[in-house]
Amino acid sequence: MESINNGKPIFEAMLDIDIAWQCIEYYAGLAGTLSGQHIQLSGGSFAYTRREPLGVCVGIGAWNYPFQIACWKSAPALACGNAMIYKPSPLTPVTTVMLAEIYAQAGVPEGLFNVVQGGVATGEFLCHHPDVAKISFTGSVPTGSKIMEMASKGIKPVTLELGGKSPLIVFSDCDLQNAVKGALMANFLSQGEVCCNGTRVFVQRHILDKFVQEVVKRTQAIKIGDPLKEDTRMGALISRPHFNRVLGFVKQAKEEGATVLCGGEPYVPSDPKLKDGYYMRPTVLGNCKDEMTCVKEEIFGPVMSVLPFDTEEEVLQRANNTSFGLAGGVFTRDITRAHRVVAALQAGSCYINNYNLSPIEVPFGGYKKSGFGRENGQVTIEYYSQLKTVYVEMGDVECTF
Ligand SMILES: NC(=O)c1ccc[n+]([C@@H]2O[C@H](COP(=O)([O-])OP(=O)(O)OC[C@H]3O[C@@H](n4cnc5c(N)ncnc54)[C@H](O)[C@@H]3O)[C@@H](O)[C@H]2O)c1
Ligand SMILES: CCCCC=O
Repeated sequence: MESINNGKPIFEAMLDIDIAWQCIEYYAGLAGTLSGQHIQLSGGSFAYTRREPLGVCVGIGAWNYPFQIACWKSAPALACGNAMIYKPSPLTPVTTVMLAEIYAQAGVPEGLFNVVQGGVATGEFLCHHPDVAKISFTGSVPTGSKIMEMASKGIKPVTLELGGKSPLIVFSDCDLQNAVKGALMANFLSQGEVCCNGTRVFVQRHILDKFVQEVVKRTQAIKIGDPLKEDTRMGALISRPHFNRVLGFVKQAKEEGATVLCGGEPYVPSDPKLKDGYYMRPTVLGNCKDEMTCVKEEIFGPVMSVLPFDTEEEVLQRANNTSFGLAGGVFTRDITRAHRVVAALQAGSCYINNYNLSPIEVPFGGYKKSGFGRENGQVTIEYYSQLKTVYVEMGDVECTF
């Protein structure tokens, strides 16, 4: 159903669902561990802290991981004792309703997790509603900015998981095959519609030709087509306007001087029932420059830009020269360099010698315009609860008056 909902290959949708149930199990386990602190004070008095729910939380999701995003928000929210009203993207309305049914079947009390369908007006209504205590949003930077503005009216905390244009840095001392596989994983999952994708692939000049040759060969071998077939590895983009937008980025890249090394055009499957689908050949762009639109803007499609570099200092400056800061990665065999580079990257989620893994135990979220707050991991408890401190007097009141 998630594959039909979104257009991604069923192989990937199954992995999304695995991550989703792992998320629910993880936070169900953490629910029993929520605890406060005991602070001993002078004269026998003491204080303690309690972690309490916020109330009704609103979740607003994007269309690229509909079921998974709903779980990443609802599982920690419910584990902390909140209720959640969830609004999926109108482009992918189906599977979050199934999540509500699953919660109900598992014994979640009626009304604790609610799905409300709609678009901008519904989202704005929820954000402005006085009974809403918190908003957790996943989507684009412009919408994230509006969410923050609306939340500010009611002094409501927000979690913002926004877009990105992340760098993947490949040094010439890397394991080349792993770096090539990493670059594919960083660009072509879910038709490239992944927020943390490493779409700016910086390759040290010495290995550029070999790297590009391997990446292009493997990209051309990606099986595109019917999302419901087990061996499909790239399905359909989300909508006609988005499909046209992604192709428009490729056209503009060519006009600005980039070279299409492979892909860059629609793919028409041989099956007549799929012929009007939004299928696109995965694309690798060469001859890219930092100032090109394809290198600066989030494309949110299967388009990788390859950029040569010479030195570590230079690549770090270029990698960080963006208003986004969601993710970043480095491939190198030099352990000292690996840690030095990720420490210098201005990004919330960094990878050394891999890319685009998101285990539920590990916090995920951005720096800069990619947002703030975190999803996954223990830290997310802090974003769905509030801390009460209680002072306990064990002696007499010392009165100044
Ligand atoms: N950082 C992350 O975890 C993450 C994950 C997935 C997607 N994304 C980002 O999401 C974007 C793509 O998703 P999209 O096109 O659905 O984003 P979007 O911002 O257009 O919409 C996201 C959600 O917000 C709702 N919405 C739109 N305007 C609203 C408003 N004024 N008030 C309240 N709600 C409103 C939409 O209906 C939808 O449910 C990309 O930029 C991508 O990088 C980020
Ligand atoms: C829920 C998965 C988020 C990854 C970015 O798109």
